Amino acid sequence: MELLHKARELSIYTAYNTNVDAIVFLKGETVQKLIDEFGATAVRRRMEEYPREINEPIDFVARLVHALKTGKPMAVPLVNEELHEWFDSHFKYDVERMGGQAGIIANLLANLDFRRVIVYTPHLAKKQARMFVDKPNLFYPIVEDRKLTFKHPREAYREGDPIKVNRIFEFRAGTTFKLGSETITVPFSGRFIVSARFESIKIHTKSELRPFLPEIGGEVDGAILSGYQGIKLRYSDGKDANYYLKKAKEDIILLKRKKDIKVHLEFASIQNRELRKKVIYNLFPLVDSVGMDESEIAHILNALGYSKLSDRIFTYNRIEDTVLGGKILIDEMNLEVLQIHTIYYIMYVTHADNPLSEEELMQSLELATTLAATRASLGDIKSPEDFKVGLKVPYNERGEYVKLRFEEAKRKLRTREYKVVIIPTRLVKNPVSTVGLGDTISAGAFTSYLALLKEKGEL
Ligand SMILES: Nc1ncnc2c1ncn2[C@@H]1O[C@H](COP(=O)(O)OP(=O)(O)O)[C@@H](O)[C@H]1O
Ligand SMILES: O=P(O)(O)OC[C@H]1O[C@](O)(CO)[C@@H](O)[C@@H]1O
Ligand SMILES: [Mg+2]
Repeated sequence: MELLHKARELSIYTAYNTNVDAIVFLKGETVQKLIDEFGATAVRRRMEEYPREINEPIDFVARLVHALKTGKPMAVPLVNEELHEWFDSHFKYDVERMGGQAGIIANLLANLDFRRVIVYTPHLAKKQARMFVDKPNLFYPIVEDRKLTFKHPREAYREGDPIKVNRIFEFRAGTTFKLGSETITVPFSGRFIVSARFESIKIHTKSELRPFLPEIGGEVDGAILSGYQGIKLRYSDGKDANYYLKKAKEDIILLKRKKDIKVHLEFASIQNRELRKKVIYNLFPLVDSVGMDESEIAHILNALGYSKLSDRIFTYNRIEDTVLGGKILIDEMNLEVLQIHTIYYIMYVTHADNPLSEEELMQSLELATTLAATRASLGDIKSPEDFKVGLKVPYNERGEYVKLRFEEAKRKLRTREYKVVIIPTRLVKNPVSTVGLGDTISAGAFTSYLALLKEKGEL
């Protein structure tokens, strides 16, 4: 709680992605109906093909069943706009809420009473704008008379801006259904994201605002950037991923120009390997901190050529493999800090000369998992007081085992050149929802990391 107070003194900038999350709480029967509609054999065949995009309904069914079978958090892009009708005729959405790392993190930090939260998203339709919480510490940057000013995002919407709706399928451990003769029981609770990828949504800073990025950087202590997974390899106007990534790199440099602020990149699933590689190689070397989940580190290692290690992490989620993967990533990309969240544990890997002690790094992770447990319990974090709810959530039942395996891994792998710390997660048995819990963890970890640096005079 004390660390949270310190973190709340910070000002944070966050960009780029926001969307509407239309959430479906999946029941076994719903999945069964989908499988029966297409036939188990066809679904199984498509699962083997492992479509990387959703072009037709069976692509969705195949990837959904695969996600349910493994219990892993996954996201697959929807590229065929004609499928909206199919989805809407098959599902009733239980809730609509703010989605996208930038949107979720902005609302979270604003509700926690951070000093100042500046959020930027290039598309801000009225409906999207209304999903921002009504807090006086939340700002959206705009340019008026060639000067930078700020408005509350609710007041800054633009008529005619596109709106992006992602469909979120929340699944729960224990849900069962049959795929032909095979009975599948979902091993872990989580979410499957069908993320809308249409041309009208571009991940960039609009040209009128870009010259003011140094000024924005000068007003904050750190930035949390995400949404790069939404960049497309090619656009119909001839632009491509290289164009947008070049702009993205410039944005980071501009943000750091006036004041050398720390930048965190929240990674999200990128199905296309070529794009994944581009995002990693272009952006990781420019940021200080990166956060991701276990599927994502596996995917990243695969793109960097470590396919065996990647397969092992994906299949077994063993701590020693994640430590090894973390070491590789922090070295190859020269990150200051890497944070990996998984269902049972959260980990930091830094270089040995990191100004924070291992105890301090653990405190930062503690705060992160407590925030996630709060959100999982309540559905939303509305005020700093809510944090107490998370403090009451016990560590998961594998907590002791996690610590044991971690000590073993440390002995086995050379970790002297690094600081590696791990904590078990506080896991809520029946979470209200799980989407956005990773964003919550990363926002909590990064801001408390900054607060601890500041206390030491290192920021
Ligand atoms: N029931 C739960 N209670 C507390 N924390 C949870 C629960 N379920 C998941 N988490 C945490 O949330 C993380 C999910 O992160 P991630 O996959 O990045 O989700 P998202 O991208 O939707 O935010 C998990 O790694 C785990 O640490
Ligand atoms: O990749 P996209 O389409 O920007 O979507 C990001 C998705 O990740 C989340 O931000 C959760 O991390 C969801 O709210 C959102 O649907
Ligand atoms: Mg995530």
